[in-house]
Amino acid sequence: MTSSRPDLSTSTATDSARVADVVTAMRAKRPLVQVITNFVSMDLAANLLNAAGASPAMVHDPQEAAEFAGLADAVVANIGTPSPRWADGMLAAASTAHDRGSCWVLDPVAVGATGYRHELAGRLLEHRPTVIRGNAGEILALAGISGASRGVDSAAGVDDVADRAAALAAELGCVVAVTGSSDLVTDGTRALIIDGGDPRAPMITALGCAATALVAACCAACDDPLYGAAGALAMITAGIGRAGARADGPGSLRWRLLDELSTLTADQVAAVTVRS
Ligand SMILES: Nc1ncnc2c1ncn2[C@@H]1O[C@H](COP(=O)(O)OP(=O)(O)O)[C@@H](O)[C@H]1O
Ligand SMILES: Cc1ncsc1CCOP(=O)(O)O
Ligand SMILES: [Mg+2]
Repeated sequence: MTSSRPDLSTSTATDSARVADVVTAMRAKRPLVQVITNFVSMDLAANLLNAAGASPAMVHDPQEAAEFAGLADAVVANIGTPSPRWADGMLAAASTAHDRGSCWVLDPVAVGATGYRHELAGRLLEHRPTVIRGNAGEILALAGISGASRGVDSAAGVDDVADRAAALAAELGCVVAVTGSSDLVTDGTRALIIDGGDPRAPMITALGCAATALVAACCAACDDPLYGAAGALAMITAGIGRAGARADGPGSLRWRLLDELSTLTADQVAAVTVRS
């Protein structure tokens, strides 16, 4: 695998404006997102998509997953609580999304933890995701570097993974979105970094999974998945920054985030620092 670190030195108003435009487009489209996700994250992912302006549907069984993917504007495959039947549903939906040219997003939760997750992620990657969204430990695990996670949590930072994320994106022909105290989105040649948010964000269980679902929604409304993914992550950064100003802890941060997302303006998203 080659290592190609993108140049992240400049900051432009154009990037912020493009990211804000993604949010406007997503709300205008109100994309139908098929979210095949883990049991922990279903409630937050559905509520976060609704608050942000998308339409979630949790449809996972292999009896109907491919058929539904034929209707959906985007698909999420999240391996957080995998089992053979759910895996079959994810594979079928990802295959359909790929074949019809719609966006699908992989969340490789704790991919380095067990052989089963590793093998399932490998089978899903054969269906060529549009975006992979994970924390730094998960992206390192996909790049073949073990030991950077503790269960579903990352033991590495986004700075530790920039080179590997770009190389992985180039190798797989997709966008890689790495979240953490800053978020990095890269397609191997271009990169955007989003700064801000609230340091208590990791205390909201399944916020990363919900972010993945919003990435799918925004990519469904945007021709360029680099900006689609950045739009979703900037939306969460703006929402959680505003929520955090009044939250007392992770409980109120969570519900305040949903409230903020439902009223967030494009200008508030454009105010998020986006570096390229
Ligand atoms: N230390 C932090 N400061 C601010 N925001 C954070 C921090 N850590 C994570 N986030 C935000 O929380 C969301 C979930 O990211 P992350 O915790 O990395 O995912 P995961 O839950 O999959 O491990 C992202 O929007 C990310 O920007
Ligand atoms: C705690 C937990 N266990 C299995 S999946 C899951 C949720 C992980 O969510 P996130 O990756 O967004 O922290
Ligand atoms: Mg996660």
